Amino acid sequence: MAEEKALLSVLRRQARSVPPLWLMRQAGRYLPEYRDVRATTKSFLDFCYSPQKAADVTLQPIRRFHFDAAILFSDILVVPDAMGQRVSFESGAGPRLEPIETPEQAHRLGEFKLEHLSPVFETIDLVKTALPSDVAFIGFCGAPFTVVSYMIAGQGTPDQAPARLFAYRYPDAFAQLIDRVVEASIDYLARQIEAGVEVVQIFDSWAGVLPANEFQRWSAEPVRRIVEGVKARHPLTPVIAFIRGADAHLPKLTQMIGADAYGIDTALDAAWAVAHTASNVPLQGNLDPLVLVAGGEALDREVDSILAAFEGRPHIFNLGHGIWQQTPIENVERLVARVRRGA
Ligand SMILES: Cc1c2[nH]c(c1CCC(=O)O)Cc1[nH]c(c(CCC(=O)O)c1C)Cc1[nH]c(c(CCC(=O)O)c1C)Cc1[nH]c(c(C)c1CCC(=O)O)C2
Repeated sequence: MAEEKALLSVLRRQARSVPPLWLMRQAGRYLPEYRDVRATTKSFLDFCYSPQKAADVTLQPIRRFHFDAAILFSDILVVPDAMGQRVSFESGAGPRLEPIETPEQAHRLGEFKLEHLSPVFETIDLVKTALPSDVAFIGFCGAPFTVVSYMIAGQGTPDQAPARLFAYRYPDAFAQLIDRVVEASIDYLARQIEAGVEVVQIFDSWAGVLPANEFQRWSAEPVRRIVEGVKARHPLTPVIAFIRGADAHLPKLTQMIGADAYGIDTALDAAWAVAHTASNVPLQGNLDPLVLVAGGEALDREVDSILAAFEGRPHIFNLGHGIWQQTPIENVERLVARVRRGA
């Protein structure tokens, strides 16, 4: 029988002497081959909805670095796009949506149309047949708070103030938006699993802006509901929850969310995370993306310190947030060699 994929064995709570390795946003503009394919389509979402191209860029970092997992090339904002809140990306300026400023506008949002995302499921089909047998395939969605934050502001903001204000002013309308994204995300992830992904990750990139009381209600609880909904349909598919800014909430999250692994961000002290969570709970992270830009001895030192902090623990080596566009390829090569030095 073929050996189990390294990522999947860690998600079943096995510690490995060499942790499986992949990088958040591993398909992207730091790769010249990505820029080449990307240049063939003007609109970023059209690019995400082009199965051949999306499958190709999903596989690029696997070909180059032989990471232990491929992550589907898409974006978290396809969910509002499939609700009829059309999304565009302006080059250098990030996402643009028609903002939601009042409860009336929130109520006017359309139904979530899963069929709008059929190119994504086609991409999954193409990738799964081309993937090397030891590489796991990860699907994903954004967490409700993060997705709703973009839906309300209509763009990126430094602190998600528009969404937080909306939540204080109109808690019922905000809760309804969150609920709609919870339901859509369950359907979306279940369908990704049916199309062929083996693991799903939920990205709550903006949870860290919430005060403690709000954090539980708008980040942790909606993520818990997605995990519950996905597990009800696909009990054997592992789920990774990446709640950026979880900070001191992490121990509690690992007890209530029901995910199989938890991503930890750059700010969290790895040794603290290890000490404050049950020893068999897999953790993923948490190299500073900026030290990967810097490279050299600083990179070696940080890699070694993370490996040491997680030794003996089920651990997935990753960044604490997405890779930077300025990252030199040779630094990624150096990282891979260092993590796998014993292999
Ligand atoms: C908040 C968020 C978004 N998208 C995502 C998040 C959560 C994770 C995080 O916090 O980074 C998640 C995401 N976005 C993308 C992936 C692809 C898979 C991967 O390689 O990890 C994933 C997992 C591709 C992308 N999504 C985007 C790009 C760059 C656009 C391009 O190549 O033209 C890529 C490769 C665009 C995007 N998409 C989003 C923003 C704010 C931007 C603009 C910022 C930027 O330009 O880097 C929303």
